[in-house]
Amino acid sequence: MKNVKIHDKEFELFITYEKIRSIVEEMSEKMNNDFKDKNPLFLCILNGSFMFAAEIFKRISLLDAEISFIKLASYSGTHTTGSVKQLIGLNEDLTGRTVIVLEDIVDSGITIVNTIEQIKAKNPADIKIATLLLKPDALQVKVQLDYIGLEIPNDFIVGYGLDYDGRGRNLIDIYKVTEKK
Ligand SMILES: O=P(O)(O)OC[C@H]1O[C@H](OP(=O)(O)OP(=O)(O)O)[C@H](O)[C@@H]1O
Ligand SMILES: Nc1nc2[nH]cnc2c(=O)[nH]1
Repeated sequence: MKNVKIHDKEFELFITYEKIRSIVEEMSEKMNNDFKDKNPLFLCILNGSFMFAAEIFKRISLLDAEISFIKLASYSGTHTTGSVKQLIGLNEDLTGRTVIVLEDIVDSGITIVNTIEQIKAKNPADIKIATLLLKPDALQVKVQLDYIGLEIPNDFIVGYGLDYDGRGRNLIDIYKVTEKK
């Protein structure tokens, strides 16, 4: 599928699933090496990162790895609201744990910074951040990212878990909005 229409907007093919898969394979292999002899807790930020998190986690060969989920929302339509709502909280005991946060996208950076604050308050041994995508030109805050799949321009995208007002998360590839209104 080269173009899709979601609600009022047209989107064009931007990142193919083949490309995403090769990023995921490389990142998960690196994590398997970096966290050897550890029992890391992977933390998936719902909703957007469910596909990315599943694909990373199924390639993690560490027998003591665990996964958990938190649900945050900061985006409305095609723009950030500037504030982060927590919709499902973090119940795990993180004391002394290595936590690896799995995000689909870091855009303004507001969601990830808020997430890091919440995790830090629970006294983990270490926090690592992995994001499939980063929009460097959109960042509004300073944040250290440990694993970055791909840097992309500041265009609104959908697919592979990412939505436009609830739609488009089931697209296998990633699409970007076309200039045309
Ligand atoms: O860097 P930021 O500007 O904070 O944007 C990144 C966040 O935006 C999206 O989530 P969204 O708020 O749309 O919620 P969703 O995951 O449920 O779609 C995405 O999944 C990231 O979590
Ligand atoms: N769907 C979607 N959600 C986002 N959250 C932050 N940036 C984006 C984006 O480009 N697309």
